[in-house]
Amino acid sequence: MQSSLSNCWLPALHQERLLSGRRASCSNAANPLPTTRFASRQSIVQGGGHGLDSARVTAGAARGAVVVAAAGRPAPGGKRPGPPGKGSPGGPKGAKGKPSGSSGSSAKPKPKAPGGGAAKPPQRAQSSSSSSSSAGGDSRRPGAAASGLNSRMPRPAGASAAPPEAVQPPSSALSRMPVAKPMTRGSSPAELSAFAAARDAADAAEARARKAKPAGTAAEPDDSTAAAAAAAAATAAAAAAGGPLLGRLMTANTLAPTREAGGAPSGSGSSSSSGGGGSASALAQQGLAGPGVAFREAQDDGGGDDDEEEAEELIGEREEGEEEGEEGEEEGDGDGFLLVEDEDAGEGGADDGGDDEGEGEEELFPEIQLNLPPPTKVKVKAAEYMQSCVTVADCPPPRYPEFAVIGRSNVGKSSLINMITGRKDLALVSKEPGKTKCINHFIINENWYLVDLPGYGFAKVGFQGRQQFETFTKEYFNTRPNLAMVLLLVDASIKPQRIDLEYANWLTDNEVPFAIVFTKADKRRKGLTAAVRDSHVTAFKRALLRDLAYLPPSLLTSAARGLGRGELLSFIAGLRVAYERSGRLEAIRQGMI
Ligand SMILES: Nc1nc2c(ncn2[C@@H]2O[C@H](COP(=O)(O)OP(=O)(O)OP(=O)(O)O)[C@@H](O)[C@H]2O)c(=O)[nH]1
Ligand SMILES: [Mg+2]
Repeated sequence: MQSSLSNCWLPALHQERLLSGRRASCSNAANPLPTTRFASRQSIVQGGGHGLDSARVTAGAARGAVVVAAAGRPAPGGKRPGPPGKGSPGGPKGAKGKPSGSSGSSAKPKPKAPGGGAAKPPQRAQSSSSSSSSAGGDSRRPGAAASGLNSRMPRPAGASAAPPEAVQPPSSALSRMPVAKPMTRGSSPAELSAFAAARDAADAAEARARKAKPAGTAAEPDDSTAAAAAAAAATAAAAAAGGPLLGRLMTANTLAPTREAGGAPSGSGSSSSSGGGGSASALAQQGLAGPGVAFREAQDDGGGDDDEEEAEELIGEREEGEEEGEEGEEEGDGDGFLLVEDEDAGEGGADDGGDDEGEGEEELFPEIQLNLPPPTKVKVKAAEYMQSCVTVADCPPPRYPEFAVIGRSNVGKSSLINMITGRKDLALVSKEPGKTKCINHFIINENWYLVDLPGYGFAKVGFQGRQQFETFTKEYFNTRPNLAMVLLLVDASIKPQRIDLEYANWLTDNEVPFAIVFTKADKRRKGLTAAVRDSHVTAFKRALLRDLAYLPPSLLTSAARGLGRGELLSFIAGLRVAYERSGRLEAIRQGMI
């Protein structure tokens, strides 16, 4: 069996899995890792610091090494450290401040917490604004679907396993790369409309079936009647709209409506990824994907109400409704791309203004530290929407490192993209959960991609809708060759949600590199102080450590206030350099991946 670890461009990120030995309870792994391989793991360096900024602290350490934060060091032998002690809520840093491009530098404590909302009102059909299309390269890797590491991000022969060498702004190498043209390829409007219509029809059928059930019998969408109705509606709608791929994809999905609890990325997620996603992948490989026309999701501002529903909570009850549409601030200056040394690195941007309440002792967790180049100040000079699609085959050519944002519906993914780019309306934001329904590509500074994805866990999208989202997002995670890092967003204003933990586990099991971005740090309401928010963050980390030996990098943000923007940009910049040096892009260009 091939070593999965060696295939990961950033193997360090998944050391936590080797070390933890993953618990059986998180057995949604598409393909469990061969434990033997990990015996030979190398460079785990015990170091200080934590959080994204700590990369700087460890910059001089062995290249490619994983540096584990001081506390909770793992027992020799790769055992998961003992349960993290009871922590005190980390000191908050409220957030305020403008999204400045300053990169985080100084070791910033870990995230603290705010939270955001979760599931909500009914989903909306998406509309499209389109643009023209062109043919993009097929980004999918043969046979990659859902096969975990083995299928994911293979390292090109000759490419060094160890991450980059030191530190140097990436610009030169990256700037030599061909500049992406405004997009071209994507699912056609007809396909996307069909997709939306079919999903809505299926949801409606499902809702009817649910209502028909006697109260008290927790109506499950996987009810055979509902499933059959949903399948029929989906297939018919897709066929009527002439979307062969989508029609088949949905058919495939509805053929196996074996729902598992949670509707999250757990067991069902895994299977959808290897099943439905695989099917989609196969179809696409056969050239069945529809014509490519760039297409943008409609800006229908739902304004739905905010009752939070069905947000499965791991701990405690969710308190109240949702946020009120605040958004990231603007920054957007200019031309061009830049990565310049950040003189005042360490401040994490101009965003740390906020409240200090809750600041105090901070619980330390064992966190993986990536040996990335030192923080740099990054400016987003250009940020453009490229296209939307629902299959990996229709994604833009994988020319640049790609960073994808995922999280529960309404957690603030689109807002975070706007915050990162300093553009107010680049990604579509809505109070209404379920706003984003496609894989949306944005090209930043003409040399890296940001990707907005549909959220998970939105009850009102219905089982059918959830399955479809999960199928293509997971297929995307498992097969997109240039995916450098996933940002898993977690609402810091609410208690840890099981679905988020499951998603983190799914990403880990599938060897998808990810970092955790806590959102809505600014959010306040009765009972939600900075200290409470921090306790949410701490509780989430602690919960994650039940399954993992080490935490992935994490950061606290507020799109509304610009908190964490500099750190995030700096983190991404470091990853871009590392990614470029890994040789993967070149391998992709040469068709090796
Ligand atoms: N207070 C506060 N609200 C936020 C923040 N980020 C996002 N929101 C609000 O949360 C709601 C959802 O934001 P979106 O960015 O659309 O969330 P999303 O995760 O993209 O949602 P879906 O596309 O539906 O999955 C909107 O009302 C935003 O204004 C934040 O940092 N602070
Ligand atoms: Mg969104």
